[in-house]
Amino acid sequence: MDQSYEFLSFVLDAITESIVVIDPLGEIKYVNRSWSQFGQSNSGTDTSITSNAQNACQTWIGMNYLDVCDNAAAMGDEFGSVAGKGIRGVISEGEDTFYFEYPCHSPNEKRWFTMRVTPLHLECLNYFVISHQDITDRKLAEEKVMSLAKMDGLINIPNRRAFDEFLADEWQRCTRLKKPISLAIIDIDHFKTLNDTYGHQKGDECLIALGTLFQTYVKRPSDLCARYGGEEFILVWGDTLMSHSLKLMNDLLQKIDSLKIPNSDDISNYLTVSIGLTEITPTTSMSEVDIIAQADRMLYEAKRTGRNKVVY
Ligand SMILES: Nc1nc2c(ncn2[C@@H]2O[C@H](COP(=O)(O)OP(=O)(O)OP(=O)(O)O)[C@@H](O)[C@H]2O)c(=O)[nH]1
Repeated sequence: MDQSYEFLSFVLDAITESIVVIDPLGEIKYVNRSWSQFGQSNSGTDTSITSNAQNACQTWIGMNYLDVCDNAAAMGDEFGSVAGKGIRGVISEGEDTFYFEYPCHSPNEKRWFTMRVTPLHLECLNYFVISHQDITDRKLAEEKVMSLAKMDGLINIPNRRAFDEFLADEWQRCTRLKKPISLAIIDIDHFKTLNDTYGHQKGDECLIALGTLFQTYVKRPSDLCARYGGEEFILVWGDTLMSHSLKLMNDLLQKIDSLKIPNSDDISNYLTVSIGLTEITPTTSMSEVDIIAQADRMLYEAKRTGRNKVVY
């Protein structure tokens, strides 16, 4: 029993990896149970190579796996194209193995799989074992880590890293479309005094309250508000003229005034902020560093000339 075909077939059907064996022309010679079930569960709606495989044929043996990849590629599935090229690399160019990870999302859930192709030489014939493994749990955990790495832990808004990536994308988009970008850097005035007077805990609460308020001034997918440093925040609005962003920032100054957060300093008895605001229509000869530097200069001017204002 141990060595029998039946026994080995049970073993292959028991494993969770989905296995397909093809010949050098791509014709499927064997599939295990996991592959059949995987194919069935993918019928219809998504565009992955496996679901396309299922659409193309219900019975696997005799089907051509390379054709399935090519058909999927022709339908615009880039993973079909990568898979086809990778498998051919192992078949014709003698590569030892081919491995890649691909998304295979359905309308209801996100899923990812690996594909590994390995040559198998058996009784003077060449075969190729293609195994697929579900790596959804790992990918979801990676996505979570990635998104946490882009959030500020205290205020729960995007952090500087997220902002830098966002601005780079928005800069490119507005360069292409020749649209203006508005950008504001907001720095809390005499925040050290607030910390020293009321304690760090109160300081934290104040940062959370202000960060949450700043966020209400970004509404579109092309806008973002982030914590840029300790008590410094940054707001960007894609495709926005300063005439509009200036109104927003003046409104913000009034809102902060009405919050009446105690902070006795040389300006008032309440907490205030200074804002450097600028607008640039980016061109290929500039970089996003220019708009930040410009807003930073405006912020410096706001601080130098008395704080509690927008300089633009
Ligand atoms: N509570 C709290 N304080 C912070 C945090 N990050 C930075 N700070 C404080 O922010 C203060 C910034 O001080 P300064 O750079 O001197 O600036 P400032 O007192 O606001 O003075 P100006 O910017 O010149 O108006 C320091 O006391 C930091 O400890 C934080 O996460 N929580």
